[in-house]
Amino acid sequence: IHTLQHRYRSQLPYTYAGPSLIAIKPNSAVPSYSRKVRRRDSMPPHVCSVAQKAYWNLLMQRQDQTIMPLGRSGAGKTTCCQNALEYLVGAAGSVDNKVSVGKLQAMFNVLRAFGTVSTGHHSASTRFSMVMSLDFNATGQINAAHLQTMLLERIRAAQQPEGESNFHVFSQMLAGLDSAQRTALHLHQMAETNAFGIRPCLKAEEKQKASVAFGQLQAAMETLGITVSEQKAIWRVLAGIYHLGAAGACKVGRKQFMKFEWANNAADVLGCDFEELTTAVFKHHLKQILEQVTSGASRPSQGEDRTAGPKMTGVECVEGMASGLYEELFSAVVSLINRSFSSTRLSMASIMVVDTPGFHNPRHQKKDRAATFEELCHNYVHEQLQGLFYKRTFVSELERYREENIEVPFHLPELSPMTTVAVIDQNSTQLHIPPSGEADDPKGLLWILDEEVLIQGSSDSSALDRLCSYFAKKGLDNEEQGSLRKCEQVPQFEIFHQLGRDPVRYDLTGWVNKAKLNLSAENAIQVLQQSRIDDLQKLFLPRSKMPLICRSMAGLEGNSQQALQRVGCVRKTFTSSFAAVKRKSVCAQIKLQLDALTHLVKRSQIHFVHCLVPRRGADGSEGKIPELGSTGEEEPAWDIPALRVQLSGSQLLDALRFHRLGYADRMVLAPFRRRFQVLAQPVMKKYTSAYEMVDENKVRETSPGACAWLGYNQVCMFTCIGHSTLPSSLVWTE
Ligand SMILES: Nc1ncnc2c1ncn2[C@@H]1O[C@H](COP(=O)(O)OP(=O)(O)OP(=O)(O)O)[C@@H](O)[C@H]1O
Repeated sequence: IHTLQHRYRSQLPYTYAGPSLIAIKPNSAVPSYSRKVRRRDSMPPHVCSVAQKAYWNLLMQRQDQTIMPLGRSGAGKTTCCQNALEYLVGAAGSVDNKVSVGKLQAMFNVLRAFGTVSTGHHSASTRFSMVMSLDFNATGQINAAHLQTMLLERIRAAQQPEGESNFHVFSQMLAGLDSAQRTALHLHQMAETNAFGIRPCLKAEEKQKASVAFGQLQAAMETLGITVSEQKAIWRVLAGIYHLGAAGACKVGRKQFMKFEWANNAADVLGCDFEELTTAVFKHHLKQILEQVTSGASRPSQGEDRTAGPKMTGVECVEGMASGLYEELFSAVVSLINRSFSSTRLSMASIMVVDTPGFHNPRHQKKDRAATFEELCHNYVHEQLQGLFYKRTFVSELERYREENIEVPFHLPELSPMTTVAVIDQNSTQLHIPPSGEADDPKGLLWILDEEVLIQGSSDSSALDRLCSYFAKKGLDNEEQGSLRKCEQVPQFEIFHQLGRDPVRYDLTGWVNKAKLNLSAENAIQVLQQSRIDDLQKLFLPRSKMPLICRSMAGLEGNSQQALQRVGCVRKTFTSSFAAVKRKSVCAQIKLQLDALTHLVKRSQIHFVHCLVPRRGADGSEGKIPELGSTGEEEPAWDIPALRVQLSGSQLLDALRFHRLGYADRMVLAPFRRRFQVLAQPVMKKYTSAYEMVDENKVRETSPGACAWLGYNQVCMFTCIGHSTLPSSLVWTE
């Protein structure tokens, strides 16, 4: 540790004062970083200080670290991730400039185009989860980076709630393509209507903005080494989706396209025949029959037969193809990003930065609509990660104190986010004692939907009745209220998210259908891989090596040992017995993707960052912090009730209390002895006084954690290793 400290002091993050640090809006109390050398814990609270701490821990403990922002949609999680990553890259530097701040910015540009949408209150709301890993070598420099994405809201390519947009890349492409490319992609003339809501910008100002954004996207792709032919292939798939939206599907009668000429365009840009496309979109049963005949199976087993239940409509078929194409495209883009960051060098440990869609509640935007299935999935991810915070911050810590026989006057908070998680994903096997009088074991919403898919004649309301019978408490007593409430409007219900502080109303209409495997989406990869257009084939053929079961995950390629380990971790999740049984279940796929995310970060030390929305604007300006003094007032107009809800929902105050009562910083004995043996008695004898022996400032600078257990007041407990003879000036408080 000493060697590392001395050797790399010059490279430690506190010397960094790059321009990226001021990327956060200046009114958010961004600390000013001077070029003078700073100590490890010297930064004011800020995401860069979290990144600095993670980097220090990585160097000192050689353990993987994770930075995980949590919070509502629009609270600043993505910004936080980008700042942390840029800070780390700027501070640690990278071997052969494989990972640079410029490349990171390019990556965020690309991800923003392909993975964000605009909602009423936020112009770039993230619709996928990602783990971005930086792999560090033994000298503390970055060898490579690796991006893994999951839980993409793929249906967004075909459906959006009112007032929200499709992925930004569509409007950017329509505004920014030059006329030659436009003609090649049959985009010189726009369709009157588009079932997927993909429309060119109408206002000149918006068009100009989208066109500039497209130019920036192309430049970012270039920075990441994405070639012109690869870019062309990407525009082809996007154009294909646009044409499918323009073609639409007949709502009655035979399942077929509504407008053949647009469907023809789609087939042309995707490099297949019209008939091939029609078969892939509507006639998947033919493929199934063929598969059954060739495999010799007479009937699919009950668990496998996912064609039972509600039949797919023509519209669902076309939407499925569009979402399948978009998911494949997104994965291909992630692979191209990884190609730019990858390296075969051996790494010591990694820092992972996790970004997920925030907590969604239409009420935050003053909208009257109920939340959608996709929003439920995002909220499920958020609650699960909040549960991880609960486990790491309270459960594991208390366990540790108990093991060490350390008394801390703190009790585990009664409310846990896992109660809400159970409403969504509780499996019957998770229950210890089945409640008496119940016909069957309580199951979470995902498993209820999964079962309803297999039942002929099932409906959304029967799914809701089952859910309420398990989780909604009967009786009028408010204290007895469960985690769920059935609303008067059928089929709507409310889940008490954020420990009951932030209830979200959901509308279950069409959810059983959403839980059904969309066979058109499954066929999308074949359309792309069998394309007659070489560029398209080249882009998507590498995906054929990927096991079908983990297709929903992107970034499953890797050259270095660390990357392969991460890929292995994901594959392991998807090869569990549960995954094998639920191979074709949409709901199981959601759970598996989230499991993969949590498994990736499980072994690391997690640094949670709680992002709070400080203000709720009735004018839709939520999340934007007014400049100090801009409103003529001294203080910004904080929304105190909203902040209270966020603080109590995130259990931040409990965590803070526990932090004060407990021992926040600690070291195990072996490194402690190594680090402080200079203070041991034999060494002391050489000096006339302990003052001569230790330069206090030096100890403070190099060893801020100079004791086995540091409490809130950071009082050194030297007595625990027998150094009670040291002068009191060494027992410092901060
Ligand atoms: N610290 C900050 N101070 C002021 N504004 C900020 C800060 N962090 C982010 N913002 C702004 O807030 C908006 C939302 O930021 P961001 O996209 O990072 O939110 P998010 O939590 O990732 O949202 P979502 O979960 O919907 O993706 C952006 O316009 C961003 O510029």
